[in-house]
Amino acid sequence: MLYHVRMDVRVPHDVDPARFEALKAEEKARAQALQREGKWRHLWRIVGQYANVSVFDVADHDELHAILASLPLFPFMEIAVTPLARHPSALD
Ligand SMILES: O=C(O)C[C@H]1C=CC(=O)O1
Repeated sequence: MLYHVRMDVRVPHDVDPARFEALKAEEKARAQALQREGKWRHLWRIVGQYANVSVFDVADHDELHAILASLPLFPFMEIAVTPLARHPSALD
């Protein structure tokens, strides 16, 4: 199943900058591993915001939830998920 996911990162004002940089590095490694596995199909920055729109290709809601909850920045993100269905006019 395909899912459109928007992630908005909310950086706490009191977070230790070194800890946050370490979490960002862990997040990048995890995001790239999921892309290599074919589960995180698209990852786009929203211009001017610390946010992204992504497309995930996973088995079901439960797998998507497990992936999102495993992200190192999960505690600092607001996440909106939209399940996608095939459009009848789509060419591919
Ligand atoms: O930067 C972000 O949008 C948050 C998160 C998603 C992938 C990643 O590497 O960081």
